[in-house]
Amino acid sequence: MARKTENPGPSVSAQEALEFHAMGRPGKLEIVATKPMATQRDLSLAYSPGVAVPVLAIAEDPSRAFDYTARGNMVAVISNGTAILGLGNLGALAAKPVMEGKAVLFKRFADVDSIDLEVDTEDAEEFINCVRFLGPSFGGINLEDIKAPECFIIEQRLRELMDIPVFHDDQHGTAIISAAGLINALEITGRDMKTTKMVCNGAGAAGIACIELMKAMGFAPENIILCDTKGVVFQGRTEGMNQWKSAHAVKTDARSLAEALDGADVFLGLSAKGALTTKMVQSMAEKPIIFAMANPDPEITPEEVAEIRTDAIMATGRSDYPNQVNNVLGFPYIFRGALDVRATTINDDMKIAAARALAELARQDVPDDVAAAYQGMRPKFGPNYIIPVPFDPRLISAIPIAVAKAAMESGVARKPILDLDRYAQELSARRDPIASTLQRIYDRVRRQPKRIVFAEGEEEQVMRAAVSYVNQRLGTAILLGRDDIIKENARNAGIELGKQGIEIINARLSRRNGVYTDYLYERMQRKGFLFRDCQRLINNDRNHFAACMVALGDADGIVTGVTRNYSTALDDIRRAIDAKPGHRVIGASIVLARGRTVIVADTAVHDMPNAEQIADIAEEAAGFARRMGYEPRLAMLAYSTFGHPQGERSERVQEAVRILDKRRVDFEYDGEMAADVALNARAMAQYPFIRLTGPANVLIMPAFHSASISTKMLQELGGSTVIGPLLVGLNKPVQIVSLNAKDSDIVNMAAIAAYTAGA
Ligand SMILES: NC(=O)C1=CN([C@@H]2O[C@H](COP(=O)(O)OP(=O)(O)OC[C@H]3O[C@@H](n4cnc5c(N)ncnc54)[C@H](OP(=O)(O)O)[C@@H]3O)[C@@H](O)[C@H]2O)C=CC1
Ligand SMILES: CC(=O)C(=O)O
Ligand SMILES: [Mg+2]
Repeated sequence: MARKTENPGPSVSAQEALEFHAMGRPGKLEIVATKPMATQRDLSLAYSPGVAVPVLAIAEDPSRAFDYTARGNMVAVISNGTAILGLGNLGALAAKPVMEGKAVLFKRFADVDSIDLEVDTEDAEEFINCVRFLGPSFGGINLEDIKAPECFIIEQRLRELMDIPVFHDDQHGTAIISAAGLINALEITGRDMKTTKMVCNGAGAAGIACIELMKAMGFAPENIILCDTKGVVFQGRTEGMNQWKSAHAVKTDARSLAEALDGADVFLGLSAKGALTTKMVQSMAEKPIIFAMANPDPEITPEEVAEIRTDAIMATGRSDYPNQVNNVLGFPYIFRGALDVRATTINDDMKIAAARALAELARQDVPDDVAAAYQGMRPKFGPNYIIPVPFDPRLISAIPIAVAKAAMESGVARKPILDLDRYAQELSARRDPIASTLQRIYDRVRRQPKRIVFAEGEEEQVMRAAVSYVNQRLGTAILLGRDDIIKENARNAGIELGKQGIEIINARLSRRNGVYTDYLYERMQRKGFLFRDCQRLINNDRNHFAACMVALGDADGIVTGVTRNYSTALDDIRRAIDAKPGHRVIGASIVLARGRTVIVADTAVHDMPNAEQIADIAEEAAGFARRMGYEPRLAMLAYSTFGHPQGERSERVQEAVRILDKRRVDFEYDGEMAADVALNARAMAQYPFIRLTGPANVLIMPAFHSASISTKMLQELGGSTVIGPLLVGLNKPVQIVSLNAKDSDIVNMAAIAAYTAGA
């Protein structure tokens, strides 16, 4: 079997982790209103007096709360911080980053709204009393990082007291995911559950729940040995025991983990960093199955196992190794399914259905549009691929449906789903398309890493971006600038630049200086530039130097823009780099608003395009949309719709549409139309002759000013995420960020430059 050290994923530094949490609005989530709150009428409806009407309706029929409030899609992530990951009891407040993290993962992966609640008590009764009265607020309760044995008491009591799912994820989420991985690992190694010998290290929340589920699925109780800090949990042991451990105590002479593991088939680690030694692994049976799931650091690393055995199936809880057995694969989707049928609980049938669906997904071939989620590979079911990755876009359709069906069949669904095909479609629509687009971009670049010039190498945010680019294994980062200044600035900002993969180039001292000057002079000599002018530009201007590097093949792409206006930077670059033959250079912005992704063009280059140019922009934008994974539906925008009201600017757009007709382009387009007609199916229905099959996903603006103004307004007022403008149509990949770009924006742009370098 293959060694397990291949393809470690991106790792992050402590500094990056702190900056990530501190940047912008501190923390990871905020609350956004779903209804307008603009007018007196809005207020009268949202609050007094209008709000009294749903109040009375709910008082009469409590189920109406699902119709009139956010309850049905809202889960609370609740912790007291007594077992934060494998870090131990660090208290309620310190647990908040993990709980916020879970809340945003609920949203990101399954469109479940979620809020974290940290309850500052270690007393089980106090905790229960705090949570039990919160039922009306939520559709479900996700308990998290509460240590054993209190977690068992808390969960059981709350399940009895509340009529919504109460699910301690460290117990059941972990059990479900490890069961899924184990089903597949047993299959690959040709083992039968009934005879497989397992040792579970960790007799806390996760460990106990895992072996309970394993036994429910068919493992023989006498074949499972449980260990904790005191060693084997054997029958008759008195030290460090509780009733939950006692229930799994076995008759055995083994007293230590090492003795228990001798000849064992499976190691389940739910304990702490470093608890498993290579010597113990050596003593396990052939083709051992090792799930080292302690977070953030596993009981043993895949590298350590690979040193001594090549026949092991290895999994960890981390995203930077293959086979991540982590409850993130489950909780968003399990709650999605449970909420959608308004389940009263999450029962064993639902858990087993989720485990089976997960295991099944890993056995299926990975289709093209899914391959991107797999760090540049198309994994095949086998030792290095026993479980899907969290970014697998199929999870959102596969898991909730299995959970919802099991809930209906086991009689806990308050609102059964009648049309499951339709439900599957609704589930896919919950996927965030831009996130998977960016993921695809990053993953392709990881497969084909590129050398990117960060032209403004002396700037702090640029240095940070370069480090992150290299850390994420996207390729080599070249920082342009004066060596001493870069190093001093890095030192002052606490940035570690000594990594392999980061180069510093000082234009003035570069050996390529002369070649670049000749190249630039050749291009500019009839455009009013003397040789001396070109020499000065190469020596002193980093955009010109960077552009020549890329033009002459010394680097793959450029990112610049934090020290110079967009159009100035673009002019600099264009002196050395032309448009792709037969193409027009345009700016395209990706706008993500309320779960919809729309591409807007031209947001950067043409000030007041004529009809021919608008048609060119449309063609470039359609090609760009396809490269980003969207089948384009273009709306040629104007202030008017199909001739009303008439005006010179609208006529220009009408003419552009006629030009596209003549060119017989191979994408959907129509116009001229106003933005509401383009984006709103009801407004579009007023024009039955329209040639678009649905709301537009590419908006071609009549001029730069409307493109720029509307995207910036969407960003500032509409809360939309806008990526770009991205330069499209240049012969070499160049991306220009805005003056106020953050390091994360710069890395995204560098990745996009690297992506288009491979196109
Ligand atoms: N990958 C995943 O998805 C998940 C991973 N985990 C990980 O599992 C671990 C346990 O979490 P959880 O069950 O919530 O915590 P708990 O505090 O409930 O339980 C911890 C258990 O681990 C035992 N333990 C701790 N250190 C050692 C050691 N060195 N050797 C043997 N046993 C040890 C404790 O023993 P004792 O009883 O003697 O004190 C206790 O039984 C954590 O590292 C956590 O990150 C948890 C949930 C999900
Ligand atoms: C993943 C998780 O929930 C934990 O390690 O606690
Ligand atoms: Mg946890």
